[in-house]
Amino acid sequence: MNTVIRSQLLRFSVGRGQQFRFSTAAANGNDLVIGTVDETLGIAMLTMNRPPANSLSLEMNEAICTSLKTMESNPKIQSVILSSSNPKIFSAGLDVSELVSPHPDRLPKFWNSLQQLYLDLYGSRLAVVAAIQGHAPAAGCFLAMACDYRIMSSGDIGGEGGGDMKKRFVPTIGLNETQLGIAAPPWMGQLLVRTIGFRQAELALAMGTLFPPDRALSIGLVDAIESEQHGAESTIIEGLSELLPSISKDQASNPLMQKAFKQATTFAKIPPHARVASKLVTRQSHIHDMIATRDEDTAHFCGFVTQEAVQKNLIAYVEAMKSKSKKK
Ligand SMILES: CCCCCCCCCCC/C=C/C(=O)SCCNC(=O)CCNC(=O)[C@H](O)C(C)(C)COP(=O)(O)OP(=O)(O)OC[C@H]1O[C@@H](n2cnc3c(N)ncnc32)[C@H](O)[C@@H]1OP(=O)(O)O
Repeated sequence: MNTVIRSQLLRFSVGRGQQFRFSTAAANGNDLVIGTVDETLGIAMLTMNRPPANSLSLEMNEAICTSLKTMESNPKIQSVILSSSNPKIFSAGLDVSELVSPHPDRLPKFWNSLQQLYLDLYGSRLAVVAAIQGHAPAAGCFLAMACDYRIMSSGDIGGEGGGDMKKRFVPTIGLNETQLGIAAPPWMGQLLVRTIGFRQAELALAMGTLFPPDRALSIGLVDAIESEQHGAESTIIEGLSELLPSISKDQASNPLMQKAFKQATTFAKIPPHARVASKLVTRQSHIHDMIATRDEDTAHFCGFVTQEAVQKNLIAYVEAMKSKSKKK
């Protein structure tokens, strides 16, 4: 028998056997993230589901944190796959509409929710595997970097145009803020330094580079790349289909999702106390540094975004984004 427990933020649906599913609902009733949990395997899946681009709004940040915390509170769960319901966009970074003509009370709350997302994800006791099927610019890249392992699509998914003129889809990843005329906050920039090393990060930050999958792999921004050509049905691996939320069921034969599932399984088998302790060795001091400068960071962000010149640029940027999408 299925039991559904409803609360304002979380909806749990207790399904067959050991498997639990839950969704975190937005103010408009849509599920911003969908979580599934398999206690037998010790694995969870957190699927970002905020169309059109999984951009990070205040509510989206909170929804990811709430889901992660719920999964963490289950002692049987050791690893989680972070994925997207959009096959071409992992996350487009910050929701730019949060930044245009912001309400003075909401803006610091928004930034705090992003800081919290960093603290919760980077410091999670769970091993988090990012399944990066599509683009991950700016804060989308940050989200992936805060995980423990990154697998990116090689981009040979379908294509557009058809026939010989078929255009290849090539996702990109990187902290491209400087290309937008802004700088990533120190904790985000430092995360890049810790991920790809000082010199590569220095260059990438200065240039605002968005890396295609092969380059991202060669500098260590991602740990693996994988084709998304769906395999034959016989290659479906046991357990993955049940873990995928209903909106992503077709991903069961996707090699990228399969690789993410295998990696999450591997993490789940490592003695948890040793794995968590070793994670703290490399991450704890950075988390403490961020907490120590959190208020200063918020004040700096709010002061910067509300400047007249920055607002003017932002309005122009959002308009350009909308008109690009309309022209499609
Ligand atoms: C200029 C920012 C100033 C910020 C000042 C604060 C300084 C602090 C710095 C903090 C560090 C982090 C910064 C960020 O993350 S800023 C956001 C950066 N992200 C982007 O600029 C990405 C923009 N989007 C894209 O490049 C493409 O959308 C993408 C490559 C991701 C996908 O391309 P595709 O062609 O597949 O899709 P479309 O471009 O047609 O987009 C589809 C719809 O999604 C909407 N969209 C896209 N990105 C965002 C976003 N970041 N926020 C809100 N909405 C977004 C887009 O408008 C389309 O919507 P419609 O179909 O409804 O028009």
